[in-house]
Amino acid sequence: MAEQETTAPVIFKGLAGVPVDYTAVSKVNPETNSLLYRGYPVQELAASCTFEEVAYLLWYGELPDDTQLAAFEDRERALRGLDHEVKRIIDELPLTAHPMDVVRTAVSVIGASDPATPDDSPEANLDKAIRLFAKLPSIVAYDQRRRHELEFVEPRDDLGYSANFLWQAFGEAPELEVVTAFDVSMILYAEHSFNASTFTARVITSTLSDLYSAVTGAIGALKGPLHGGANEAVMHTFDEIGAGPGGAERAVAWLDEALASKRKIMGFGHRVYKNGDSRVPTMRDSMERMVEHYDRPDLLELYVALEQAMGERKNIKPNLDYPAGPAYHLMGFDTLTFTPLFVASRITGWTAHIMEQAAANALIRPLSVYSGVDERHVPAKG
Ligand SMILES: CC(=O)SCCNC(=O)CCNC(=O)[C@H](O)C(C)(C)COP(=O)(O)OP(=O)(O)OC[C@H]1O[C@@H](n2cnc3c(N)ncnc32)[C@H](O)[C@@H]1OP(=O)(O)O
Ligand SMILES: O=C([O-])CC(=O)C(=O)O
Repeated sequence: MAEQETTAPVIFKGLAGVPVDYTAVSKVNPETNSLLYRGYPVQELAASCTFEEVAYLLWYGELPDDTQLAAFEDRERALRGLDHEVKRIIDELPLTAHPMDVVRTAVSVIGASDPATPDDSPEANLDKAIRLFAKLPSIVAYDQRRRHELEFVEPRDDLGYSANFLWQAFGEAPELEVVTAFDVSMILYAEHSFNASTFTARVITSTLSDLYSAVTGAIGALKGPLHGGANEAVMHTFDEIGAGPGGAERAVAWLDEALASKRKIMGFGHRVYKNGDSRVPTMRDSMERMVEHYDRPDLLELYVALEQAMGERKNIKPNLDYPAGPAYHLMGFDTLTFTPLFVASRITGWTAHIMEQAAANALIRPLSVYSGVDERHVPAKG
């Protein structure tokens, strides 16, 4: 097909509503408001599985049996540490760097130092995926701690993924309730079909580039506030309104003003779900557990007031970032760390898609319709 069409072409701005390929990794169904990972409802996985089991499922296509899980956990635990070189390069970045830039750089450094980077066999790609999965908690925790002038906390191989993540972030043995809520958030964030960052990863993979490059690009796409950056932005909204006495009334006034000035309200709306995000009830439940655990009913009041007002004014429902933001805040993460937490989870989905793309590749290269000036010619000089 020619780049410039003669009949008026149909443009699918933002590729909205356009299926571009098959995937067996997950199914997002807005009609039934459901999300399946490899066929399993995400709510069932969140209720019965650990994040490690879900990661295994996304990569291997089946839940692990006990022997497979034990071997997988051993492999992940052995890879949790950070090389001196990665820490050194992180240390050279300014403390003002956004943590997403730090995470993106750290992944780049790991890729640049891995002799297996050019090997795009399924086995090598799975190795790289597990390596990044194991190291991301160290990277994210290291950066949060360095911004607070705290030392790196070495990983512990006697703890599961989420308990160790919290241990490395805060240097204290985490409470079971917090570990469970955090683990649920990791499971819910893990995978969501052809979202912008996953699609970015697939585009990069489609050129036969390497897995680390695809992940680095995906991190860049996730950073934006219309995508993963929204969990951070939700907390800025809460800070702007201010929890505490009168918070609910302030939320309504804040929303009216924000809508009047045509602001997008972060944590609300979704490209695919138009009637609510399938993951929100499960994440809200975890957030409410954290509200009880840390005794912060004021935060829940603010959450409910803004959600209600947004429903009344615009009939737009929250997405996963809306309950995840305050949940991470209550757990003690600083706001800038929220989107890197999303990276630590989505590394599983991204890499499952990278491997799927590589296994049945076609270069992703859509068409554009030229809308610039008509052909013209450089005037003769002299
Ligand atoms: C994990 C995730 O990545 S989930 C998404 C996280 N992102 C956010 O929370 C950012 C806020 N939300 C948004 O900007 C949007 O809802 C998106 C980008 C997620 C989806 O956008 P799209 O599918 O392109 O929908 P679109 O932007 O066309 O919205 C349709 C209408 O609803 C309005 N709308 C949608 N979301 C919002 C919102 N959060 N605040 C205010 N208005 C909104 C739009 O302004 C538009 O109104 P109009 O028809 O009067 O112009
Ligand atoms: O699917 C999307 O467009 C965004 C999203 O919810 C996700 O990536 O989890």
